[in-house]
Amino acid sequence: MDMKPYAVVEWNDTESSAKGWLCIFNFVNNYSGGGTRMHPTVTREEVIRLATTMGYKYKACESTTTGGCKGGIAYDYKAPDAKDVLRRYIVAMAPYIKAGASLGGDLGVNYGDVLEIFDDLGIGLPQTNAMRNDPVVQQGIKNHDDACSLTYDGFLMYDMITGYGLAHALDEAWQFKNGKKGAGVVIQGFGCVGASMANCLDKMGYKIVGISDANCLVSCPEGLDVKKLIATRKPKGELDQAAFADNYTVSANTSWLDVDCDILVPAALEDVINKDNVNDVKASLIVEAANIPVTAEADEVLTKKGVDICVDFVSNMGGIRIYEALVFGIVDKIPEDIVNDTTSLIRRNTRKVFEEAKKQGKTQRQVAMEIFAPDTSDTPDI
Ligand SMILES: NC(=O)c1ccc[n+]([C@@H]2O[C@H](COP(=O)([O-])OP(=O)(O)OC[C@H]3O[C@@H](n4cnc5c(N)ncnc54)[C@H](O)[C@@H]3O)[C@@H](O)[C@H]2O)c1
Repeated sequence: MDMKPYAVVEWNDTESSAKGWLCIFNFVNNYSGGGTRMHPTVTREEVIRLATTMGYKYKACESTTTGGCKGGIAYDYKAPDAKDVLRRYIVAMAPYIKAGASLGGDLGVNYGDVLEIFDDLGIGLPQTNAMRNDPVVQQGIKNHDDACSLTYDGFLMYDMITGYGLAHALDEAWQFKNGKKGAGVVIQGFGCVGASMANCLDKMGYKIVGISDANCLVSCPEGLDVKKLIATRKPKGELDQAAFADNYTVSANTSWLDVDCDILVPAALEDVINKDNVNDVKASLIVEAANIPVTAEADEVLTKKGVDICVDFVSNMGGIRIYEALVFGIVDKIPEDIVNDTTSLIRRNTRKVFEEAKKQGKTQRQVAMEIFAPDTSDTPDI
């Protein structure tokens, strides 16, 4: 039987048109974790799909302490009252958060804002009674709090770890495919994930030939100056078009699949590769930085085309791994150790999935869903 989400909670804001949901896919050891997203297009269905992905993601992250959940708010994350809406959403969901649903940041929601609101409400970092009585976890929570202000390569660690993990997944898969050196990469999205991933890939010697954000697509076959684009980046992950070089081409962000590339990285929204545009995919490898960026219909077409996929929950789990590793005492708060812990786990899992897929004649997604099938839910901590 297909596993169903354990609980779905709906909320209507009394002071704006915002609507929101919390889906707890599963509790493991009475605990569940996942980000909170804010975007006008968020739906109940999307939050359930994202929470389900989180259930798989915690398994891929080798967690024995946490299941998957997701928060979603249908509202414009750029609206002046976006943070007030977030606060009211968190107040509404506080009973579930206090009972072990640990929410973080996601598209349109900054993790720092979530933690600030938790602190204001006296929640602190959400935890179960067992966690409160465990000295290792209490030390881990202190380490986590300290790690929130740690930086690595000029990024806050919580902002870079997912992107760096993804860059390592990409590199492991590309090596498995015997791909050429200096392969061309197009990235959709230049927020926490897209920008840090671009930085890591640039350092590894990949050529970033196209980047899109909410406003435009910028491309250059010779490669974009990633460092400059990061240094000039505006809030909310927006490119500064004034910083573009003369040989860059600027076009509509919807034309991101037109750019010739070896590897494609959707790092913004869900369902962006779908039946309407899947035949425009030129790359031989897709790395799912965003959650659920490829629809089921597009997946079938990509399988027929022989396009390989680094599956979202295997590759983009850096953000939850760092939380798990710190809070549950798997690593100390040393930036090098944290990055090595996450990137080496993601490399191991990526290789395992690619090898098994080849051996069994299945897609990477089929194999990953078998290897990392989530546990049946237990209960909240009451
Ligand atoms: N932040 C994390 O640790 C993390 C972890 C796992 C998965 N993800 C997923 O990665 C994706 C990006 O997350 P983030 O934290 O970087 O978000 P973010 O809010 O920091 O950045 C989002 C980026 O997407 C761009 N964007 C928005 N609409 C777009 C469009 N139509 N076309 C092209 N670009 C567009 C924005 O301009 C911005 O550059 C989300 O799907 C999120 O669920 C994030």
